[in-house]
Amino acid sequence: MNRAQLKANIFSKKSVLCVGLDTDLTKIPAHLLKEEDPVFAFNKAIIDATKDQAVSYKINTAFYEAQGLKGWISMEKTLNYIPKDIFTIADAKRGDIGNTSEQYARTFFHTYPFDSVTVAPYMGSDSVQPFLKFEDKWAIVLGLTSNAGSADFQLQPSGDELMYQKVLKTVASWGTPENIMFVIGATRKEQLQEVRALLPHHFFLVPGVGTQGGDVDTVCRNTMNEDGGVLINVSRGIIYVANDESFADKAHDAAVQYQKEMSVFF
Ligand SMILES: O=C(O)c1cc(=O)[nH]c(=O)n1[C@@H]1O[C@H](COP(=O)(O)O)[C@@H](O)[C@H]1O
Repeated sequence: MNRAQLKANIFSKKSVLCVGLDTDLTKIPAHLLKEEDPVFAFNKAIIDATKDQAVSYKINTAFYEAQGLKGWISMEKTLNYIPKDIFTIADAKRGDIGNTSEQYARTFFHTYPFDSVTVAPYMGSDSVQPFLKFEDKWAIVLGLTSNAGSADFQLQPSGDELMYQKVLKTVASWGTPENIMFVIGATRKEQLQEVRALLPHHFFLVPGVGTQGGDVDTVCRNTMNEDGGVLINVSRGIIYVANDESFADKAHDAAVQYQKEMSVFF
């Protein structure tokens, strides 16, 4: 999906909501466990319940890979089920020497045709470049993450700036705002405005709203740009609001509430 298509969807839904499909067999309602593919049954119900509010779905591959072959099959079925006008993210956090990154890019752009994949930039330009060679596909590079451990390296000085600032500026120079996005954690409230000033045109994937303590209002106020410019991910705060037969209705209600908070920024 290209930027114009993503923008059009954001403006028509007045939403920057990305629903995170972090589907954990130990957390899904018991009545689904008798299904042939409980993970897909759960995801299908969540997608049906949230597709009018969501402009993106993020499949966190860890939850699927942990199930072995069955998990990869559930992931593929889920990807195929997502409506084609909704932006898809393989949250796989890949990145390796060039020829290996090429295989990761083939995996998540070709074999499983996602629109984007999350990428760790620690190995540098040749580890990220292979993800930038596919038309209308995106690398979503870790910039300033939402976890406490982001202070260990990302917030440390590097010359006269901080490490994450160097990462954002350097990685941005390897591609364009049409093929690179950055992960910026919603929990890093003090840095949001400064990050947007540093990169006025890039899209940010912003996780950390809900369970991790970030909020929609702060993120939208400080980071939205002329194209929307953000995808705010909520995983547990939507998919696990209820753990009984009402789970999809409750997920719908949560998605509607998040979309309502976002709509005032359009
Ligand atoms: O790359 C990510 O998506 C990510 C980066 C980050 O800094 N923090 C973060 O929480 N995530 C992911 O975003 C999701 C957040 O989930 P919830 O806290 O349940 O909404 C999980 O899939 C995390 O793996």
